[in-house]
Amino acid sequence: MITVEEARQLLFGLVATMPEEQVALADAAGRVLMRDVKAERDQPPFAASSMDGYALKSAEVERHAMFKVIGEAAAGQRFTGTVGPGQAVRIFTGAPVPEGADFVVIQEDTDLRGDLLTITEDPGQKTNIRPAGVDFTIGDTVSAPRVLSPEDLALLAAMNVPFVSVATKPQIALIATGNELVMPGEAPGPDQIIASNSFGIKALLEKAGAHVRMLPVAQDTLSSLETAFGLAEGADLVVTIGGASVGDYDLVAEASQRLGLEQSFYKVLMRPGKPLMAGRLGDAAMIGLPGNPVSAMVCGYLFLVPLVKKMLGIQTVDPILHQAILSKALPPNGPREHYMRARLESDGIRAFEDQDSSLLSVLARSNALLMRPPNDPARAAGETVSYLPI
Ligand SMILES: Nc1nc2c(c(=O)[nH]1)N[C@H]1C(S)=C(S)[C@@H](COP(=O)(O)OP(=O)(O)OC[C@H]3O[C@@H](n4cnc5c(N)ncnc54)[C@H](O)[C@@H]3O)O[C@H]1N2
Ligand code: MOO
Repeated sequence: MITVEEARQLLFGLVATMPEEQVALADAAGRVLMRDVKAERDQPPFAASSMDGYALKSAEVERHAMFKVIGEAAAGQRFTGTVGPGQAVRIFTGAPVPEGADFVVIQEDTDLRGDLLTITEDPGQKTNIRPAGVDFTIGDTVSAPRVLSPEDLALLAAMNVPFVSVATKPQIALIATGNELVMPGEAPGPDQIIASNSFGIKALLEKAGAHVRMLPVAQDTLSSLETAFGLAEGADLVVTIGGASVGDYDLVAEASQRLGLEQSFYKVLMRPGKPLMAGRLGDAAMIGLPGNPVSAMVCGYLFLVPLVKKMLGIQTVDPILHQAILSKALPPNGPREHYMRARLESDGIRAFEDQDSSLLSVLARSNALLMRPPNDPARAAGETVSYLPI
């Protein structure tokens, strides 16, 4: 069996970086920028007032000094004249500072009678002027690759960039398999349960930046599975859930092999998630997740999310483990890397008592996967352990 890290590297070898597409800035949130973007202008494009007040000469600023107000500068409408000695221009926040002025006295520090302005308080040293280009100047770069954040989008808009080149979203077809499964809202037979994994996995993949098509549940027959694979046509990645183990009805491997799967690996030295399989199926990569709900989700965090990031051209894709103090002792670990459902609180991290891989209620209460290396000895409370935040 291969390790989690080896499996991830093999998976990365099954996919290529997605091609780029142009999208409008308003549609670019969370997308991965593929080309550096340069500012088309300076911001602000002129020295601008940061306050409402009066623009005048700093050399003349002192308490009780008097000025004649000769005009107005508003945001969007500059004062076209020049401020001379003893003169002031009424100015508003965001307005260009007029020629001849290098100081803005805030209006709270003044008194105005007709067009006669008096400085009534000490205005201090701050000029209340934002120099041209103080935010950014022409040619300043927003570098790729990056996941476009709300802040990035605001900055790009200020740079006057209406469209950006982003990675096309990977198209993922999701196939839940099993005679026992019905969709939420349907009436299950006495031996049936509700397909749950697909919803968790879909959400995980979409959050990572993929577009997901949830296909109808495939029955545990070769023909039903082949039909499902047919419906997945056009996907960049096909993800199956269940049917990956060794039971008589675990037919995903056989069905995909009949369709020409070039298998990359089967089984990983991890817990849960051991019966993971992967390969190339025609033009798509294929991953077969184990059916147990928690196993599938753990594999989602460890393999699917990094894989989608890789396809999107993101540079740091491996899950980043953090450290925490154990608040409850742990028994020794077996030979597989163990991702224990756990809760991180202010007093440290503790694994849930019941680690059965069918327990979605435990997973939903977890906020971390506590990672035990293979053959890790027993750990006492107070020792440091690694975890993946979820
Ligand atoms: N003799 C052995 N038996 C099993 C082994 C093994 O090594 N030897 N491995 C166990 C492990 S570990 C896992 S994990 C499971 C994985 O099995 P499959 O991938 O074949 O999954 P299924 O048998 O189809 O389902 C397992 C379990 O999960 C439920 N399930 C499946 N799909 C969904 C879904 N979309 N939503 C909700 N629940 C789902 C299914 O009903 C089963 O209860 O195999 C062990 N067996
Ligand atoms: O390896 Mo399985 O994924 O324990 O439930």
